[in-house]
Amino acid sequence: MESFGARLHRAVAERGPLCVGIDPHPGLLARWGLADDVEGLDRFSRTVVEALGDRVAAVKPQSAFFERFGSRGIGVLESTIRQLRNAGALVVLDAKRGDIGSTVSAYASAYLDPSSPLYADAVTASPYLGVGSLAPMFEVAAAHGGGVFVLALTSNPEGATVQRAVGADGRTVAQTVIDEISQLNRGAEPLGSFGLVVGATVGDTGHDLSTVNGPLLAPGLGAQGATAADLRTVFGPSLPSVLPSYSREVLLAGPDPAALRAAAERALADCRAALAVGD
Ligand SMILES: O=c1ccn([C@@H]2O[C@H](COP(=O)(O)O)[C@@H](O)[C@H]2O)c(=O)[nH]1
Repeated sequence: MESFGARLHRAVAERGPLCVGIDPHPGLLARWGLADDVEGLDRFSRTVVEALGDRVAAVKPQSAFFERFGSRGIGVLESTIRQLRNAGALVVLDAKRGDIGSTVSAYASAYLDPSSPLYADAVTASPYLGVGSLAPMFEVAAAHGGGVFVLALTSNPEGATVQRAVGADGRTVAQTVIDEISQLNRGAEPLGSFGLVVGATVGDTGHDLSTVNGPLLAPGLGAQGATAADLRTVFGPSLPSVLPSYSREVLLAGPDPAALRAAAERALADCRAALAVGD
């Protein structure tokens, strides 16, 4: 089975370095002329899939916006994931799960086992019960060609108090996460399957990302204030591994599929320019 890292590397080479989020905020549903209910959620998600599923490298549904409608919302999430995969986009399910290892096993089954209705190509995970507690996710991902993106330096201003806290060994919490994920990806080619989330809003990270050898998912662009040009400051020599991610910035262009495509193309052009190596 081809690894997630290899699949993502190919998708980015073919479609460009861009991930678009599906975040059906109540305000966006209203702006699109849709009701804040399961039917509106379904129409919103189908429109994004139809507009972008066959052209962007990755799509990141935000689980929370589906969960808020209960079991029927989860049903829409299941079909959205299926539709995206059928359209050829890699699906990064943004669920930010984390728990003690025995419970993480269940999350691994839910999101990374191909027999699950919520099976995605990759999932986001929270390391604050210890990176080691996520081992079941890493194992199931490795067994089935999946990926895991672990929070390291998140895009929200509140994250720094936890992530930049310094431990007894002198490393920050974030650097510990970076180092443990680097170990998992050691020797992987062309790219490891275990990524980090590093917000495009964080400025110069002051952290060493050079050893990661895995994808660096960068949310925070657009609505949270970061621009593609900021990626250079944040990632420096690690730019080739960056997967920029936009949600509201692109979604605000809807519901016209052509306008969504144009917004994604603008975002991609900005990211290509920012990520161009040697400029
Ligand atoms: O550090 C993080 C981790 C995840 N996110 C998620 O990404 C999107 C951002 O949406 P925008 O509309 O582009 O602001 C959202 O789903 C967040 O939960 C993040 O922003 N920062």
